[in-house]
Parts: sequence; structure tokens; C-alpha cells
Amino acid sequence: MATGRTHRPATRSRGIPEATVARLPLYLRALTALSERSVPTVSSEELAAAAGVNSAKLRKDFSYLGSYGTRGVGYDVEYLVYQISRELGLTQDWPVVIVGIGNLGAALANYGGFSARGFRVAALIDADPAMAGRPVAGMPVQHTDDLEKIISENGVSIGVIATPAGAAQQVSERLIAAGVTSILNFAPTVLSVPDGVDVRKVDLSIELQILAFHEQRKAGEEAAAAGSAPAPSAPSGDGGVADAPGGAGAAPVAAVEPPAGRAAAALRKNGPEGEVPAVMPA
Ligand SMILES: NC(=O)c1ccc[n+]([C@@H]2O[C@H](COP(=O)([O-])OP(=O)(O)OC[C@H]3O[C@@H](n4cnc5c(N)ncnc54)[C@H](O)[C@@H]3O)[C@@H](O)[C@H]2O)c1
Repeated sequence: MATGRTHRPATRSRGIPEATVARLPLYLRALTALSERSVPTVSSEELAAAAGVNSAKLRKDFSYLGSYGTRGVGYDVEYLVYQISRELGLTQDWPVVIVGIGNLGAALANYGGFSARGFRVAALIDADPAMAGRPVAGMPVQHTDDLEKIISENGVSIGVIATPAGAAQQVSERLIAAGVTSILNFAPTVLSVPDGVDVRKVDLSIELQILAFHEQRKAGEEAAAAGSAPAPSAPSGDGGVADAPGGAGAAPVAAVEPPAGRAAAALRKNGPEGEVPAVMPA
């Protein structure tokens, strides 16, 4: 697909694995809470527990950052906050646009957590002419006619899509042609994007389906333990998703139809590290 722009390759700095990158925000959230309580150092066990990650994995992840901690003391909280923020690119301001200012888009625009983490909402964009100029979260909604101009004037590289599913592909193509290279997609559809464009997908209904799967399995196990019925067979291992931040483990257990046509092509194109749910397992 011609995009009118050369995209940077989707590689990670210093070869940090994608799964590690996906856990860095979990560590950062836990470290920020410690920093707010003026805790100076933290052990790998404490931090792993606070982040909901296994401590051996945490130590391995931090080794990619060149951070090994001090025996008997642990990790310096402030320095780790800085290191992880730098690795995630959070030491700079990232302007983002939100496209589709309905229920979800307006809620996202009102969410204070973006700016607290260095993401400045540069513009709110909607296709409904009746929305144009209407204030949402203190900003006037702008019409999609001006999308390209808004992206270029604000130097936006991250776009959030909160439109109906049917509009999302076309919106993504316009965003990308205008210069956006990362998309957070809330619409329940698989986006087909060129190489070099990163897509993260948030789908709460898929998360609920995964929980439903676990509820069903637990109910079967309880019934089996009570001797009233055999437990239904379940995939072996730890339940599939808990160890796979970034969502690579989420899709196989979700009760969804296999994707067809363009969606399947996009999945093949993006590969396992491509368009993946952005919701982290707890
Ligand atoms: N990922 C999740 O967990 C999650 C949760 C809730 C909703 N959603 C999805 O988010 C999307 C928005 O949901 P909602 O409840 O806010 O819907 P909504 O109908 O309230 O809002 C959609 C908005 O998109 C605008 N729009 C439509 N086509 C557009 C286009 N081409 N360009 C720009 N704007 C356009 C509409 O004018 C409207 O204001 C839906 O796809 C929904 O399925 C996802």
C-alpha cells in the first residue's frame, strides 16, 4: 500500500524482546507507585509481586536494560523509573489524536492518564459534522476533513481509533498516509497496515471471553472435585494468557470465529508480534 511516507522498521532498540517491552509498562506502573511513596530501593521479588510478574522473568527483563540491581539492596527505584521511561520513549512528549468521539472516544479524551504518562491529546476528530466545534474534555472536536492537516501540523505519530468497526480500516489508511506510524485500535476489527506501522488492539469483550473460559473451567474442576461430574478438558499449562503480555497467548482461547479474507491476510502479514491486544493480563 502506498502511504506517501517512509516508515521506520518495526525493530526494537538493542534487540529487547517484544514480550519484555510489553512488561515494561507493568514494572513502570509498580515503580511509579513506589516512587510516589518515596521508597528508595526495591527487591526483584517485591517488584515482581507488585507488577504481577515472576521474579526470574523480571531479572531477565532488566538485564536487557543493563540493570542488574545491587545484591542485598535491590534496584534503585528512581533510576529504574528513568531507565524504563527512556526505553519506552516516555521521556519525550507524544502528541496523539483520537478519531471517533462517541461514547468511548469522549471517555478516552477525558482520561487523565494519557497526559500523566506523556501522551498529549493533540486533537479530537469525528466524521459527524454536528460534532465539529463541540467541546469534549475542554477541546473542540474537529472534522475528519481536516485529519491530514491536523496530523501534519501537530507532528502526530500515534493515532487512537474509536470509530465503528466499519470505518476503522479507512480511518487507519488516512492516518497512516498522513504520517501516523502507531495505532491503538479500539474498534472490533483487524486492521491491515503496511510494514513499519505498529498496531495495538484493545478489545474488552475478548478479555471477558477469556475470563468466561476460565470460569467455565473452574466450575468444571469444582464439579469434578465434588465427584458429580468429570472436569472438562482444558489446555495444559498456566491457562494460556497469564504469561503472555502483549496478548500473543490471548487469541487461541477466545471463542471467536477464525478470521477470513482481508482479516486473515492482515493477521498473516502482521504475524504473532503484529496486531495484538494491548490489554495486559493481570
Ligand atoms: N475495545 C473495547 O473494549 C471497546 C469498548 C467499547 C467500544 N468499543 C468500540 O469502540 C468504537 C466506538 O464505540 P462507541 O460506543 O464510542 O460508539 P459511538 O457510536 O458512540 O461513537 C462512534 C463515533 O465515531 C464517529 N465516526 C463514525 N465514522 C467515522 C469516521 N469514518 N471517521 C471519524 N469518526 C467516525 C461517529 O460520528 C461517532 O461519534 C466501536 O467500534 C465499539 O465497538 C470498543
